[in-house]
Formats: sequence, structure tokens, C-alpha cells
Amino acid sequence: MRLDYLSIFPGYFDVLGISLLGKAAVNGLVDVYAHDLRDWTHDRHRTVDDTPCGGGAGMVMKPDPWGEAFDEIIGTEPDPSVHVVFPSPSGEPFTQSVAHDLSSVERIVFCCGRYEGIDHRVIDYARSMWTVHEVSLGDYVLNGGEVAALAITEAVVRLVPGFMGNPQSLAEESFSAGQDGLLEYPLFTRPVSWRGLDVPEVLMSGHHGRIAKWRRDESIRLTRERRPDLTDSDVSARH
Ligand SMILES: Nc1cc(-c2ccc3ccn(Cc4ccc(CN5CCCC5)cc4)c3c2)n[nH]1
Repeated sequence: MRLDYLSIFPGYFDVLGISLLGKAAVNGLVDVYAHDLRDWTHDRHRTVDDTPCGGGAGMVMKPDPWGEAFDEIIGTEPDPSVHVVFPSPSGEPFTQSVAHDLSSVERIVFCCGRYEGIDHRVIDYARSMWTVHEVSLGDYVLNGGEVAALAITEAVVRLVPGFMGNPQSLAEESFSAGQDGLLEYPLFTRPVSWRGLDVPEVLMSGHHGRIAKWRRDESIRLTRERRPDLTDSDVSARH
């Protein structure tokens, strides 16, 4: 999998050389390239922004640098196998399902906006050439797309076959199909007693049936408490 990042702060992506992602890059699972959008400007100030047409607060990212960067990084011919991701507060929700879809893609280009966003024609142009995903991480406002691109990267790459040491742990996660969309149960490890707090006895019983029931009951309880939106009517009836 090849990952490209276009940003005026490419240094954000130095972190991708660390930890698991670093290992994936080393064993050739993932190739990561960060690009400075200002490399495709031609004025002395390396200008990437301008005032919004129609007025309004803040600045908007000019389309020209993006177009020239696309030509060089991706190419000038349409190719639907290239997936271009624009993090945006007004994007579609980024979910585990989207992460899963992207994990089988050969190439992803992350376009990280700043200011108040990117001239919309950049996204329209990208849609005419490649497969575009305008995605939101959630209902809160970041200062740019870089942190979102890092989060999306981690969610996607960990699903790439051969990346995670223990694929079983992926199967049991929240938000993955296996758990009926329920939240994960609480986890414990040794010591059994810690600062007066003990591991639930059932988990030390060795009785796998009781353990499985305790975990499911906890998942249902937590989901009802914290995420009523995940417990649609028949799910709650079923549990
Ligand atoms: N899930 C999530 C994603 C983001 C995100 C992603 C990319 C960019 C690029 C620039 N910004 C800053 C930004 C953008 C829009 C407004 C809202 N303004 C209202 C009127 C015009 C615009 C404020 C501030 C990003 C934010 N934030 N949260």
C-alpha cells in the first residue's frame, strides 16, 4: 500500500516512521510519502491561500498548488483505483466500515487542508479523476486535516493483512461486525488485587461459559449506558 500526504505541514507525518507503522513500512507493507504543498507554488511568499469569494471570515486554499501537486504525485490520467481522502468537518462520518474498505486499496492520497478549507473545485476535479472520500472524524473542529489523516491512517493500516501481529484481536474489537456493534467489555490483567481493587472473580474462575456471559452482559450494559445510538430496538430486545 502506498500512502501520500499533501500538506503545508508535512512534518506532522514524520511520526509515521515510529512504532507499528514504522515496522509496516520496514517490511514493505506500507510506503509513506509526505509532500509540502508549497513546493508547487511559484511566488516569493509561496502563497497557498486567498480570501473567500463571496466574503466571509478566514482564508481559503487556492486550487492551483493542489492541481500541480496532483499532476506530479498522482498523474494527469483518471484512475479510479487511486483513493483520495479529504478530511473535512462537513465530510461523511469516518467509520470502521470506511476504514475496512480503504484497507484493501493499493493507493491512498491524503489531502490535508488548513485555514477554512480548500477551494471546492479541487475536490470536484479530484472526483473527476479518482475515487474521493470527504470524511469527518466527528462533530468537532480541528485546525486542519493532518491529525485526521493520521487517525484515518492508523485505523486503515492496522487492518491491512499481515500488519497486526494478532489478527484475532481485530476480530473482537468494538465497531467491528463480530460484536454486534456493541462496545468492548472492561479488560483486566495481573495483579489480581491492586490498590484495593480486585479483578472480577468470574474472570479468574476458568469457567469459559460464565466468562463469555459476563463479558457480553458488560458489553450490553456499557453500550446501553454510553451509546444508546448503537442499540437499535431489535438489538436491545435480543440482549
Ligand atoms: N472532523 C473534523 C475534520 C476537521 C477539519 C478537516 C480539515 C480542515 C481544513 C481546515 N480545517 C479547519 C476548519 C475548517 C472549517 C471550519 C468551519 N468554517 C465555517 C465556515 C467556513 C469554514 C473551521 C475550521 C479543517 C478541519 N475538523 N473536524
